[in-house]
Amino acid sequence: MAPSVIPTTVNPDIQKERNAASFSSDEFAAWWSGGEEKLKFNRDVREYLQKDMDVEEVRQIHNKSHEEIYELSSKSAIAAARKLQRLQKERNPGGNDYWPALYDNQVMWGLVPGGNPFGVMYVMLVKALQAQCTPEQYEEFGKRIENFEVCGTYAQTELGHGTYLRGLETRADFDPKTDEFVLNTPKISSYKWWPGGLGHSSNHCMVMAQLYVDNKPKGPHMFYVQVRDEETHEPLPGIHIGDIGKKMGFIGVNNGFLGLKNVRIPRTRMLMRHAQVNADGSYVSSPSNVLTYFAMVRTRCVIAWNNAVMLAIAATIATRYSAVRRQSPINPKEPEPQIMDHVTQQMKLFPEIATSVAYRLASAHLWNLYDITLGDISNGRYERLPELHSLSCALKVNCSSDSTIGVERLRLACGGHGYLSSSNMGNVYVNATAACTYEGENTVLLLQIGRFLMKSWRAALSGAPLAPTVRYLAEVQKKPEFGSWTGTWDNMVQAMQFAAAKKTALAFKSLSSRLSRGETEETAANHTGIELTQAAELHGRAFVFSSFTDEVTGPNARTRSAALNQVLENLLELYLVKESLNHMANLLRFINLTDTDLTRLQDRLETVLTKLRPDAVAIVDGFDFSDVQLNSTLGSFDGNAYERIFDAAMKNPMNQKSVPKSFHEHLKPFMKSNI
Ligand SMILES: CCC/C=C/C(=O)SCCNC(=O)CCNC(=O)[C@H](O)C(C)(C)COP(=O)([O-])OP(=O)([O-])OC[C@H]1O[C@@H](n2cnc3c(N)ncnc32)[C@H](O)[C@@H]1OP(=O)([O-])[O-]
Ligand SMILES: Cc1cc2nc3c(=O)[nH]c(=O)nc-3n(C[C@H](O)[C@H](O)[C@H](O)COP(=O)(O)OP(=O)(O)OC[C@H]3O[C@@H](n4cnc5c(N)ncnc54)[C@H](O)[C@@H]3O)c2cc1C
Repeated sequence: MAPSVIPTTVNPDIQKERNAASFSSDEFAAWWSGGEEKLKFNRDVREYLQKDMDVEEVRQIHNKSHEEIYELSSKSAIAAARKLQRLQKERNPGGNDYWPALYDNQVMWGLVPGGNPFGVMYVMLVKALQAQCTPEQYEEFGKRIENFEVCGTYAQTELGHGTYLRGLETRADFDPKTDEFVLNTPKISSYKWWPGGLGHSSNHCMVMAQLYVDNKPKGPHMFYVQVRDEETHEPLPGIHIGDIGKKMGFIGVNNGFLGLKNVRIPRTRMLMRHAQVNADGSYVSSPSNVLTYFAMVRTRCVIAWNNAVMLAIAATIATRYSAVRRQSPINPKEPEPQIMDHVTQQMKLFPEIATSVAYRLASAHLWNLYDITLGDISNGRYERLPELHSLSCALKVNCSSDSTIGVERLRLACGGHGYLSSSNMGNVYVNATAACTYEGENTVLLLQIGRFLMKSWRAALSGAPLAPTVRYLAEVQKKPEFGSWTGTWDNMVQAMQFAAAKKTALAFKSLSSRLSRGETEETAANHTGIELTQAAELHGRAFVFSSFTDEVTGPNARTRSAALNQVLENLLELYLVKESLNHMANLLRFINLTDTDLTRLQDRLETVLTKLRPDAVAIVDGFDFSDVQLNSTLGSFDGNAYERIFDAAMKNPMNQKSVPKSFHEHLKPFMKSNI
C-alpha cells in the first residue's frame, strides 16, 4: 500500500481562520459542554476511549460487508463499555457517572462505527425497566441488564404495526393454572421487526404485547422475555429470531425480528409497577395508561439532542472544508478565494451552525421539563405529562427534519467530494434521517401535538389554566391583533408564537365546523390533519425561538465573556432572521410586515453572515469533535483535506490490485467478441 501523504502540519488557510477568530473556541466548547469541568471530563474520557482504537479499521468501514460492520460495531461497543466500566471502578467505585451514564453520551460519537447494537439497551430498555418494574423485579432482572450481565432490547414495533400501538398483534395470554403468560406472534405481520440489537445482540428483551386475561383484551403491556440461551446464545424453544437485513444506515445496529410460538414466562415477568395481573387472574389497571409509553417520551428527548449533534458534526466538516478549498475568483484579477468567501456558501453553512446551537439549547430546556415530570410521576402526579409528551414530540420532529435537510445542504456545500463515503456526510445523513421515522413517525407525532394544541385552545377559551409552554395561546385569544412588527428579538419570538396561535385557531375552527357538520371526532381530526400538522410545526419553532433568545439575552450571559456573547448574539440573530424569512408566508398571513420590513430582514441576514464569517471555523472547533468522531477526509482539524482524500483512495481495496477480476472474466472476452 502507498505510504501516507498526510502532512503533520496544519493547513495554513485553516490556521489563519483560527488566528483571526474574535473569541476563544475553548470558551465556546466549555459553554457548549455545560462548563469547564464538564469539558475537561469529556475530553479526558474521550481520549481514554480513543487511545488504542484501530483508527484505520474504523476508516475502512465504508469498504466492509454487512456482517463485517456488525462484528466491528459489536467489538467497538463492547470495548467502549469495558473501558467505561474500568474508569468507573478506578475513579468512582459505586457511582454511575462514567458507566453507564456516558454510554449514550456525545463522548461516544463515532467510536462505534456503524452504530451501537447495544444502544437501544441503554437508551430505552434500561430506562423502561427502571420505570415499569416493581423494585423486586428490577432487583431480579432489571439490574442484570443495567450491569450488562445479559443483553437486551426494547421490542415493540411489529412488521404490521409501528405507529398504532393499540393494533399490535403479539399476544400474552394469562394461564392461571401454571401462573404463566403464554406469548405468541400469530401471523407474519405480528413478528417484532426493527428493534435495535434484537437480531443477534440480545439474549433477553422487553416485548410489548396485548395482554389477555380470560381471553379478554387489556391493551398493550410490557413483558420481560428471555430469547437466547445465556451460555450458547442459541435461540430458545419457540423463538424465531434474526437480523432484518441491511439498511440505509446504522448497519451495525443489528435491528432484528422476533417470532414467538407458545413461549411461556412466569406471571412475574410482566412489568408490574403500574398495572398488575394477580395469581387469581384479577387485573389492576395502571393509574395512567400512557405511562407504558414513557420510555418513548425520554427517547424523543434524546433524539432532539442527538440530531442537533449530528447537524453540528456535518457543519464542522463542511465549514472546515470550506476554509481550505479555494475555487473561482470573485474578482477576475484576484486569486481564487476560500469557498467560504462566496456569500451563497456562507448561507449554506452558517444557518446550519446556528440551527444546531438552537436545538441544543431547546433540548436543554426540554430535559428540564423531563426531569420535573419524572419527579412528579414518582410522586403520583401526572399533570405535566401531556405537555412533556407534546414538547418532546415537537423537538424530536423539528430537530430530526431540520437536521436531515441541514446535513444534506452541508453535503452539497462540499461539492463533489461531499459525495465520497470518506467525507462521512452520507453516513451522517442516513443517521439523521432515520430519526424522522423511529420513535414515532414525524407526521404522526405532529398530529399528537395538534391534538394537544386543540385541547389547550379549547381550555383557554373556557378560561382554564394552560401549561406554561402553551400559555401564549391564551394571550393571543385575549389580544387577537399582533400590534406592530419591530423586528427586535423579543418581537420576533412573539411573532412566531402569534403565527403558531393563529394557525392553531384556524385548525380549531376547521375542526369545529367539521364536528358541527356531524363528522366524528376521529374523522374530523383526519380531515383537519394538514392544518393540525402546520400548527404543530410552528408551535415547536416558537419554543426554539424563545429558548434560544432566553439563553442569549438572559442571566446566563453574565457568566460568559463579552466576546463569546457577541458570537452567540450573532448566531441568534442569524437563526431568528433566517427562520422568520423561511416562514414568511405564515407570518405575513397574520402580521402586518411592510416591504421595508422585509428589505430590512434581508439586510440583517447579509450583515450577520458577514459578521460570522471570521468566526465560523472557531465556532465549529468549539463543537469539540475529535477527528476520530468526525471520521471525515474533508473535516479533520488539520485541514489537510486533499491529502486525506488522496490517502483514502490509495487505501481503497479496489486499488490494491492493478487489474480487476472482471477484466479477464467479462470485459476482455466481450471486447474480443466484437473484433
Ligand atoms: C435510539 C432509538 C431507536 C429507536 C427506537 C424505536 O423506534 S422504539 C419504537 C417507537 N415507537 C413509537 O414511537 C410508536 C409511535 N406511536 C405512539 O407513540 C402511539 O401509538 C400514538 C401516540 C401515535 C397513538 O397512541 P394511542 O392511539 O394510544 O393514542 P391517542 O392518539 O388515541 O391518544 C391517547 C392519549 O394518550 C396521549 N399520549 C400518547 N402518547 C403519549 C405519551 N408517550 N406520553 C403521554 N401521553 C401520550 C395522547 O396525547 C392522548 O391524550 P388525550 O388527548 O386523550 O388526553
Ligand atoms: C433505524 C430504525 C430503528 C428502529 N428501532 C426500533 C427499536 O429499537 N424498537 C422498536 O420497537 N422499533 C424500532 N423502530 C421502528 C420505528 O419505531 C417505527 O418504524 C416507527 O415508529 C414508524 O412506524 P411505522 O414503521 O409503522 O410507520 P407507518 O405508521 O407505517 O408509517 C407509514 C406512513 O403512514 C403514515 N401514517 C401512519 N399512521 C398515521 C396516522 N395515524 N395519521 C396519519 N398518517 C399516518 C405515516 O405518516 C407515514 O407517512 C426502528 C425504526 C428504524 C427505521
